[in-house]
Amino acid sequence: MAFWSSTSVFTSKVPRKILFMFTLSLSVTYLFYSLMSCYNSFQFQENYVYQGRLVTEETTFVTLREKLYSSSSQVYLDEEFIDRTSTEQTIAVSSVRNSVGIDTRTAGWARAQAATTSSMMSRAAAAAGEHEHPEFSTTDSELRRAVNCTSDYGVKKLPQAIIIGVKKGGTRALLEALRVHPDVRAVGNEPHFFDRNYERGLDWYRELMPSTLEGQITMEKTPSYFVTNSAPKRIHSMARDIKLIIVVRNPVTRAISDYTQTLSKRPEIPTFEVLAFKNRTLGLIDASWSALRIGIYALHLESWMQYFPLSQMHFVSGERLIVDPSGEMAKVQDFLGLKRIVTDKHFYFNKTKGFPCLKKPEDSSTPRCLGKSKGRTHPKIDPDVIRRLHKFYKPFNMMFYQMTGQNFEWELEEHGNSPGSRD
Ligand SMILES: Nc1ncnc2c1ncn2[C@@H]1O[C@H](COP(=O)(O)OS(=O)(=O)O)[C@@H](OP(=O)(O)O)[C@H]1O
Repeated sequence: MAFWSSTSVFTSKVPRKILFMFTLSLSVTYLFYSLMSCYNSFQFQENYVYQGRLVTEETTFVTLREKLYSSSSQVYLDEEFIDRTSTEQTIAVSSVRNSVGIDTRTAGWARAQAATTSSMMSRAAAAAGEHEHPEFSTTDSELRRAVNCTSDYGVKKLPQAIIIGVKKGGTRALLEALRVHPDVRAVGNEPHFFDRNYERGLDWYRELMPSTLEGQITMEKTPSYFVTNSAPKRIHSMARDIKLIIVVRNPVTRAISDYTQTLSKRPEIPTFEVLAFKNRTLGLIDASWSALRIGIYALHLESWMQYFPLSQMHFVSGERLIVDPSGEMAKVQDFLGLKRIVTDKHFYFNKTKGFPCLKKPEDSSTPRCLGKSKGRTHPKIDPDVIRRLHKFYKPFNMMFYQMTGQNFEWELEEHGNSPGSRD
């Protein structure tokens, strides 16, 4: 009562004009704050609307990732496999840094990307000797901050697809081409989990994987799995629905490639011709020599078929991967359920290297060829030995074509007219 009576006293004593002015100023202030908060929510929405669609935070990341990847570069992890001078590496590191800092609206995604590429970055930067360019310093420090505070973006998952073989088939070239795809994240080195490190357990294996965002596939490659007896069962018990990729190459050329690699490390080993035979006069081939045994693909495939249907396996022709990389990549992307993003635009043929290499983004002319351990010059092998090996493999190859339903035409190579034939 007292309150009401004092209010009425107040209104009766204050002139009506002052009361009107007071009310008006209150209304204007209210209107001003309403407009301000509307503006903020417009700004907020801008982050979440992309191409006229209102999307969730996660899908925005995916879409922007696609957008950003179409114009940015990725750094290769493994110096052993990649031909790159330290200057080239510096440029590559810088271009990744640039791409990360290009747009504040993509900063969220960039931080996530930075987290998954942080180890990559530090290794590549270390390899490059951390040559700092003053003009990149702002971007560098922004990236470092981003890397430091976002290492928990994404989750580490067990692989959903593995390149299981074959050694010297072209597995590195395939993996590096796949890594261009924005929806593929792969571990750079070969984990050798299912053959050498199985006792370390699945948690150890998962920890090796890069973090992935929703919609990205985790991958690894270890070519020795294909010839490891215990690998099919072990992989099956980890993930029965896993996708398996096998890059196969003419077993004769593959054997020579394998031998060339060993020879480069141990020049004192006997000649290929000596190692290939138990008894050369009798024409008795030594199929227990690993360089030859690996090429009996039908034999190894049999043990995989006991655990996995063919629909979960994809065979890549190592020969076609050299002469038509985008054609083989289209099939691999289809198999993995990925959009065909890696196409002929991503490759060019490097005459010096004699192989297709990955193109650099438009803002750089640095090529991305595989390293010196890929595409070595093979020693000249006695043509008679080559002929005998072709004969040895022929029935196994036929069996392999039947099992896979694909003809890899390695018999044409005997006459030197097969695609990708190099011996
Ligand atoms: N783009 C490109 N660049 C370089 N090399 C290429 C490429 N595509 C396929 N190849 C062939 O890949 C062969 C090596 O195979 P892998 O990567 O599977 O080898 S390894 O098992 O990982 O050591 C390697 O074998 P060699 O030529 O005997 O060295 C190449 O012939």
